[in-house]
Amino acid sequence: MANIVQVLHTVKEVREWHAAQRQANKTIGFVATMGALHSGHLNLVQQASCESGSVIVSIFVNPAQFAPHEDLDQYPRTLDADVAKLTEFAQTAAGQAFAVFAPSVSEMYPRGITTHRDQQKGTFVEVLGLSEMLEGGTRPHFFRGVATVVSRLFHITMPDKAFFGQKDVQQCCVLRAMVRDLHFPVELRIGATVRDPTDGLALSSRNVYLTEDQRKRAPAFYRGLCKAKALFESGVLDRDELVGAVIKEAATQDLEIEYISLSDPDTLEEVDSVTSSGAILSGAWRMGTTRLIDNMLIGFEF
Ligand SMILES: Nc1ncnc2c1ncn2[C@@H]1O[C@H](COP(=O)(O)OP(=O)(O)OP(=O)(O)O)[C@@H](O)[C@H]1O
Ligand SMILES: CC(C)(CO)[C@@H](O)C(=O)[O-]
Ligand code: BAL
Repeated sequence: MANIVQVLHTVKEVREWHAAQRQANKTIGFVATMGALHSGHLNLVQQASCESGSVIVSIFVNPAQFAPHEDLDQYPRTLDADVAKLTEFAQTAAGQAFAVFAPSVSEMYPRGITTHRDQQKGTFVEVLGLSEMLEGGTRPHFFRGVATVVSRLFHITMPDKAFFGQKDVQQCCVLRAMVRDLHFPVELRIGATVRDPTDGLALSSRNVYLTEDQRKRAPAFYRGLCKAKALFESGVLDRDELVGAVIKEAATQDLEIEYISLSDPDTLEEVDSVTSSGAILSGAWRMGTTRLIDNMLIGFEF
């Protein structure tokens, strides 16, 4: 019999689905997304389905993590195609139940939400100390929005395990701290970054914004990360040399670098050289109005 994906829109429907899974003694794996699903998302769904009896995927473009000048309105919204992709995937999974949680903005934010922080009302979650640097430097609103929506989604879906992608490496660090600080009974699992097999560009829903020329030039950042990793593997630990390798490769395609960082995997503070705990080499660059991010783990794995 074909495996269907139940599409749920309300908290009440998720609670009923959750109770039915528990009744059937299923563990629950959760994948949070903003939709426009690609193989990076499906890889997390695959991991969730290998490790859980039932899988719930949220599809919600979260206004709280966008600033007023960002792309909330343009962000791709493709719910029907997303459900079709998950339904196709569900046919390959044996025995698991799959659900999509696609709430309205008012279901997630009953007191309303605006991207203007000074006008927001309601309950927010902030992970201080890990949210201000790197991505938080350019997007000061961002991790407050992410931590708030993910904590709401955890309360709604009550999963045993939640799966996030290494592509958004700082998000993984922030959410790991949030789970620890707020004692969420959820195990976080991090999936490796899925890349275009031809040129290594990290898959991202925002890649659809790129022109043909920008798409051709974009993989230079990843090539730089690979060169830096090769230098590390040949014994180089120095920040300037590792960061320099990325800058040099990115320059070949005139990428407009916003930041490149070598940071401590726990504190995300900048380091001068890779230590025995390893380091995260990460950065962001702009191509026209599109902003992309990528990273490489140096000397450690999640
Ligand atoms: N290429 C990828 N490899 C692994 N995980 C990914 C990849 N892209 C996204 N994810 C993960 O999927 C989850 C949902 O991400 P999201 O819906 O924001 O997609 P996205 O492609 O990162 O979109 P955006 O372009 O907005 O950054 C996050 O945990 C994210 O880290
Ligand atoms: C975790 C998340 C779904 C929260 O909106 C988002 O930040 C993302 O897609 O990475
Ligand atoms: N994947 C992170 C979501 C965002 O950039 O808004």
